[in-house]
Amino acid sequence: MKIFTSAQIHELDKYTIEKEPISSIDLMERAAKALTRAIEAEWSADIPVVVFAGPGNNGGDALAVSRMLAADGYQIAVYLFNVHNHLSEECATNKQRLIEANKIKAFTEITMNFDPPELSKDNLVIDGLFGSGLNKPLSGGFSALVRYINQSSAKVVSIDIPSGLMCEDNTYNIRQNIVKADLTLTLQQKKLSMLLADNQCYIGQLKVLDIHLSQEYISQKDCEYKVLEENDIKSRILPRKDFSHKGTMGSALLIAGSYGMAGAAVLSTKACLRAGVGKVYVHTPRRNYNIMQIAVPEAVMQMDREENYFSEAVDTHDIDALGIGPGLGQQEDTAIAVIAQLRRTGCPIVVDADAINILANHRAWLQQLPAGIILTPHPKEFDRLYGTMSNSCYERLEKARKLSKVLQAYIILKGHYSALCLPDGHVEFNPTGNSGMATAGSGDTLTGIITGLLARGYKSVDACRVGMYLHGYAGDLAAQELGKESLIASDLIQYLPQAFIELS
Ligand SMILES: NC(=O)C1=CN([C@@H]2O[C@H](COP(=O)(O)OP(=O)(O)OC[C@H]3O[C@@H](n4cnc5c(N)ncnc54)[C@H](O)[C@@H]3O)[C@@H](O)[C@H]2O)[C@@H](O)CC1
Ligand SMILES: Nc1ncnc2c1ncn2[C@@H]1O[C@H](COP(=O)(O)OP(=O)(O)O)[C@@H](O)[C@H]1O
Ligand SMILES: [K+]
Repeated sequence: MKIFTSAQIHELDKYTIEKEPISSIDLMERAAKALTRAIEAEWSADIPVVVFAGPGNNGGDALAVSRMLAADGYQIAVYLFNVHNHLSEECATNKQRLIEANKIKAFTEITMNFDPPELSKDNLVIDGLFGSGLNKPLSGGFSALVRYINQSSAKVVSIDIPSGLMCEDNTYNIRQNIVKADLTLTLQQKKLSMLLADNQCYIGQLKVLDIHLSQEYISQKDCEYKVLEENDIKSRILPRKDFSHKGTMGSALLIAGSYGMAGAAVLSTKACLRAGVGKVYVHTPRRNYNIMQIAVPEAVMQMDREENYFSEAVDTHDIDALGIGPGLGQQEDTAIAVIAQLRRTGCPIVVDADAINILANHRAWLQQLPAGIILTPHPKEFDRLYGTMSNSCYERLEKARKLSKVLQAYIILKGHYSALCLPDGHVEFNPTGNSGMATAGSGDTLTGIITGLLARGYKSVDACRVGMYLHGYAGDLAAQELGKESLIASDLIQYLPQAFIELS
């Protein structure tokens, strides 16, 4: 699913109006019907409704919804904010239609002072102040109203987007001046800001309402952001040939683990094997020999000369993909060996965890990374790697996009909706996965899976796409059976076979 920006959404609205064709006011009527249906599905007519409508088309939607709810017997009080004595054409038309319908309990148009109505926990607030047309943080009377709504105990449903929240960049927004919705009914598609962790407190439950905007525009228009869908993945899963043998299914090497962190090596190795690869080699410190042999008998061990940590780069001539980083530690010898390893490895590489931290401590080496390398930082690792903290998830995402372009690397910024940043500037979000996966070792399994897929012969970009989707899918299957609370990283490996079956 493409995630268009607010400017593109505006273009998409215009394109639909012109090409369908449909008048702007009829398109608003269509949106309002979908919104009304969704509200009525959640709340019955005995809940008193207070509607706050703004001067633009978001307000127009709110006024049309008010008329429709009133026709269905809801008790509605409407406040229309027209402080600049200017309403959009569609908003003005809907004001007229609302007044003419003469079904609502009270209608107040605010041009100067506003005396807010009492809001109790039994009220439903419909927030139609501002939508995708917001162009600066809310201030003055609007910010006072937003704070009033937020401190009330009323249920809040936001039309299209919580008022005050920008569709993309909220880095410099004033966060107290954004409506905190219980339910957001967004039109046509999720907005980029809705995919980012730091905006979740405003959105509440999110529903996307299809208002049938032009499919032609949607399929033809290039878009920098998209959310991966099941079909994107299914079509990319490589078949296994009947006559394949372990020599033709690829060899993966994992450089992982140190004294006290053998588990990271175990988890990444098991996940790698479960990704369908022919052979998995593990290079790990001597201390981990017994643990690894017992925990993962399918893997071939290569012991480092050091007892406790990785210290020497190894030959990768016979290897199809390398995964490096889980549980490595950050000894100086390890740092030198990691850099040497990255320089001499000719096959595709996944860099994770401590290997990322090592790069972060030696940022000059970043320039020497081979093009096409895959980096899988979580947000903190990314901030270290980039060298600056980010003030918002949007800012971090933009930095990751920039770094992908500069390094010509694939960067998976991990989290809920992990973002795969491609060297050409596009971003693909992963929709699978759940909060049960917020547990130590989850990332190690992702590294193993992607390394395995690379060795299996997946192109780097597809190994990232399929890897993160499968990883989250396995997490979702595990959560269905076991719940989220007790989920551990080993469960992800356990459910990987089922994830493959369902996606193949
Ligand atoms: N045909 C269409 O364009 C459709 C639009 N729809 C609705 O229209 C909305 C977008 O409507 P608009 O583009 O009119 O924009 P909005 O209704 O979001 O707001 C635009 C108005 O707010 C003002 N404004 C922006 N930031 C402000 C701030 N910080 N403080 C005070 N005023 C501010 C602008 O100058 C403009 O007058 C969508 O979110 C959606 O709800 C839907 O009805 C679907 C169809
Ligand atoms: N709330 C969540 N929703 C979806 N996926 C999640 C969530 N929390 C964590 N994950 C996934 O789990 C993995 C965690 O990785 P990471 O933080 O590196 O863990 P570790 O270093 O402990 O192995 C990532 O792939 C991330 O996308
Ligand atoms: K809104």
